[in-house]
Amino acid sequence: MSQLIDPFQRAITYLRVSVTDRCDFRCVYCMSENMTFLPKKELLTLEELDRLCSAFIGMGVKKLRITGGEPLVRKGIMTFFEGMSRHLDSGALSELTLTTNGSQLAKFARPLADAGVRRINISLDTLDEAKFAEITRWGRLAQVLDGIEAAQAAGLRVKINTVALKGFNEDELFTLADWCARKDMDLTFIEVMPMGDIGNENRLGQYWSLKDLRARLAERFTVTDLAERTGGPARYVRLEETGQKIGFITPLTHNFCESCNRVRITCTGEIYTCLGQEGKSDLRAPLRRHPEDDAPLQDAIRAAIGLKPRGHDFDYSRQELGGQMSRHMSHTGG
Ligand SMILES: Nc1nc2c(ncn2[C@@H]2O[C@H](COP(=O)(O)OP(=O)(O)OP(=O)(O)O)[C@@H](O)[C@H]2O)c(=O)[nH]1
Ligand SMILES: C[S@@+](CC[C@H](N)C(=O)[O-])C[C@H]1O[C@@H](n2cnc3c(N)ncnc32)[C@H](O)[C@@H]1O
Ligand code: SF4
Ligand code: SF4
Repeated sequence: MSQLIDPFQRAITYLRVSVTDRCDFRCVYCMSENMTFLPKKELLTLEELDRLCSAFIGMGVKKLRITGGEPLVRKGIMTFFEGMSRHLDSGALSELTLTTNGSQLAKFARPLADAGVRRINISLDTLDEAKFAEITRWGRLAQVLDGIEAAQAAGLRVKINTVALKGFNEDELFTLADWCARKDMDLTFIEVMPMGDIGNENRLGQYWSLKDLRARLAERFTVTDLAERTGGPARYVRLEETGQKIGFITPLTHNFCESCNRVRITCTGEIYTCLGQEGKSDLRAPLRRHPEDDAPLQDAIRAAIGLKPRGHDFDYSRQELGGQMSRHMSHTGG
């Protein structure tokens, strides 16, 4: 089966799958407090998710990241992970991983490791209990810290993802960096993106440019750019004094679209070929209409990739939001 190549000659080898739009947290930059979630019948079943992911793997996808909403609150999700491990065993897939808020890891870290997951990304924006409760609205810091411990005890490599938020975690920059270094965890900062209506919150107010964050780091450390790439959007620096590596995901101040290798699937089986554009195609219909034949599904996947745009149009530069997306980050999984 030939590779998936988009109109800009980028090979699509990375699939991100949102397995649920639900979550046990309500992070202020991601969701409003009273979100309406999809009825269950709209969701792809675990069998359908398996068939869809397997089709992509058959078309050259090597890296599969499960996300959400919170992927670990989807009922029966371990069955799906266990099913995907056959593609690791066969060598068709090189990485099976997930992005999680960590709340359920005390229970799931070990089974995930048993299914072949080697590394996970855990989102954490603060180490202060009260601030954690404020930013996640419904989360408890202790539960996530237990989850992180369980993940490391199960042998999983952990990367912490921290959304850089003005006036919120600016003062924790060094605390977070030290904590990750001590625990031998990677750390990546993300710029807040204009995704979805989040109620009364103001994203322009939340936006903290990673250029500023980097300058702040440079006040205390010698910061060296690294050429290294992991196939993701992050760019890395090393703090010379400690040797620690820190990642930056900067969709607003730096555009990494030219090397984009990924597409996203929602929990209802829509494919979004760019995080920062509205374009989507339906894969659920060909999936359901032809339960025994993958050819129509493969045709639909190819047609969708043929429409992948060059990049996003996010823009905060005019003191107003440009390129604002109507859908929430939890819809496509970030
Ligand atoms: N604009 C944009 N942002 C992205 C893209 N991929 C990831 N991000 C942002 O980076 C965040 C963290 O991504 P992760 O889920 O950790 O995945 P990753 O950065 O691909 O992970 P690695 O495998 O560790 O490189 C996402 O939630 C998004 O906010 C992308 O293609 N475009
Ligand atoms: C949507 S969540 C889904 C997975 C899981 N619930 C979690 O929090 O890791 C994936 C990532 O998106 C990030 N995110 C959510 N909304 C964002 C926004 N508006 N801008 C930038 N990152 C955002 C979160 O911090 C998290 O790291
Ligand atoms: S960022 Fe993740 S944990 Fe927070 S509300 Fe969104 S989906 Fe849930
Ligand atoms: S914004 Fe779109 S094109 Fe750019 S890296 Fe993200 S998904 Fe790829």
